Amino acid sequence: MSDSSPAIVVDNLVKTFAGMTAVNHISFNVAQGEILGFLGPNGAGKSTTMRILTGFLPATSGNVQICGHSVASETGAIKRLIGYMPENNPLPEDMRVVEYLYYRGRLKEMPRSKLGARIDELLELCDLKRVRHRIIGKLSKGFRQRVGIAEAILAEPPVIIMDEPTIGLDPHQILIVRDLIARLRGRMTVIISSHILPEIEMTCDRVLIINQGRVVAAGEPAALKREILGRSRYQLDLAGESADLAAALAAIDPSLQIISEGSPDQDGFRAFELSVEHDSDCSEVLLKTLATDDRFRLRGLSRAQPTLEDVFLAATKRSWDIVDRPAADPKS
Ligand SMILES: Nc1ncnc2c1ncn2[C@@H]1O[C@H](COP(=O)(O)OP(=O)(O)OP(=O)(O)O)[C@@H](O)[C@H]1O
Repeated sequence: MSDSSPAIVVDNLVKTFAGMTAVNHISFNVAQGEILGFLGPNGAGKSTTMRILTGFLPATSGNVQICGHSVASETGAIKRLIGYMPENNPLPEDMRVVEYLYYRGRLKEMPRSKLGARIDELLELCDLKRVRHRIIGKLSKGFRQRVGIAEAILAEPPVIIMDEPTIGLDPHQILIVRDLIARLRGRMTVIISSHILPEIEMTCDRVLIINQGRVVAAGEPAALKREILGRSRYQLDLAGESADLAAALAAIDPSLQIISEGSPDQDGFRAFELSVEHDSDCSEVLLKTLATDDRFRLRGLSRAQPTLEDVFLAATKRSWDIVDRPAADPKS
């Protein structure tokens, strides 16, 4: 594998379960050292895709290559290339933390001479020193998640796949896991699935959003916000007619548009959401124009900072709209 070739290549992946398509022609690459966030609503096909990537589940069709090796035909090599932390992170309840890591290290054929030092390093990195001799079944969820992460990175594989590594953790524990993942940046290629979108936004270089087994959006969070949500958004608290507002906005900037409006309160004020197709700040001109126009009464104006959650909701909604849209009328 050359230095610049992707660590992970997923090509036209399909998985069907008894006639139900869980993964529907998914293709994407992950660069070496990149941290990719894998997002999607419940049942979107994230875990199924991750299980195929790690070789746990055979694909119905399509190819996956990890560091130039085929997942389907080179299972021995793949095992050494991937550290996998599955959903729910099943761990042996009756083993002690160090015992378990030692046992997994031996299964991964790590040399005994190096294993002790590597485990010490991981206990430090994953903040597990205090519980090193504790029985895993007696550990809190946060410690168990970190044992799962320590196990996944134990043999320093080039690729790490983590299915919901922060599920069920409190904010403090999430912070520890986030730091841990950030420390892998550039050293390992990481795919993380999560429902905690601020987490993904803070941790990942790029995100891939899937819905109903298909990729519905992919890119860097900032670029996705621009692509899916437009450049900038504004919120107005204003009394006035929508048609008058639309006309006033068009006079300020042809790309300024109303994208949603709420119901009027008892004083006639409504929340309007606006979008504009560029980055320059329109707040001042909006304020001046709307506040001095007799057709409106303005009570509030703010420039909104879209979040990854907004992107996620818009991208998944967009894909549902496409699926739900009736077939085109051949006459139209
Ligand atoms: N072994 C299986 N047999 C039959 N159907 C399955 C199997 N595994 C997954 N599915 C179905 O495939 C679809 C995708 O499931 P998957 O677990 O990959 O979604 P997910 O995006 O990981 O969801 P979640 O966020 O809830 O974990 C779901 O409809 C699920 O019921």
